[in-house]
Amino acid sequence: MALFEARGLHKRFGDQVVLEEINLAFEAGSLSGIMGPNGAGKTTCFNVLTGRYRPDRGSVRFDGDDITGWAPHRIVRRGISRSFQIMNLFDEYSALDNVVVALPSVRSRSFDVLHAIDADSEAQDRAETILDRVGLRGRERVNVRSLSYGERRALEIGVALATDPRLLFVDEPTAGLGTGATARLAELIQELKRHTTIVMIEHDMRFLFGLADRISVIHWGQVIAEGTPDELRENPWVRRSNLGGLA
Ligand SMILES: Nc1ncnc2c1ncn2[C@@H]1O[C@H](COP(=O)(O)OP(=O)(O)OP(=O)(O)O)[C@@H](O)[C@H]1O
Repeated sequence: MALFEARGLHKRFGDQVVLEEINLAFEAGSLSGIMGPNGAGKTTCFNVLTGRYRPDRGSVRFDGDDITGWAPHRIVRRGISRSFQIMNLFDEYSALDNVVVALPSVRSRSFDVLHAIDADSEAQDRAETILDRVGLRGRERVNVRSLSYGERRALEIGVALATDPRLLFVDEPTAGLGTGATARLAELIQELKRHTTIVMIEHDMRFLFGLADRISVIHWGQVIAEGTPDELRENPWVRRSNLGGLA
């Protein structure tokens, strides 16, 4: 049985049907890709899968639990984390502080978190381990605004890892990155994949096809194709899309 399963998801905004009968399954230990044209409904799908929007119909199951309609923080506590397409970092704080404040042990405190950070060596050690994992060793004390764009992307993933998720959703990690930073990010995700189940929306086909075990194509709010990268290379829709240059 899949670690995560969505069945018959529908979502509409006013008159606009954005998701229509979405079925998806993600296996433990795999990296699943989601691709599709702009406006196809991919981010909305992530929003429904991670609790930001409640589906109008359908169900979402994770590791044996029906999590449909659960609030985002409850879903995070259950073991699902998400890194956003739009960066979500505190620019005026260091890379380390951004991870420390995302740690569950720190977030659960009711007193002034930032004053407590310096004194909490356990939280700092944990955050340093995470920063090491996302390739930011040596950059712990650097303010976020002084990090390169690629480093900020890596830090975003580090923040998402602070809750020690079993399943990590990543929305367009290569957006805005140049060739070198994209290659470094591919190495990072390849490494993360060894310990964490990952679902990734991505427009960069070369990047996605190089990393994913399975890919789902979403178009007009529906899953129109699904398979391994090799299977999808043969798919007529994929061949007609900008993936043509990949083959
Ligand atoms: N909160 C919202 N209220 C109203 N309409 C929305 C909302 N969120 C998304 N939409 C609409 O749903 C459609 C799908 O958007 P979505 O962002 O899910 O697409 P996408 O496939 O992620 O696109 P992109 O690749 O450009 O990020 C769009 O027409 C968008 O305008």
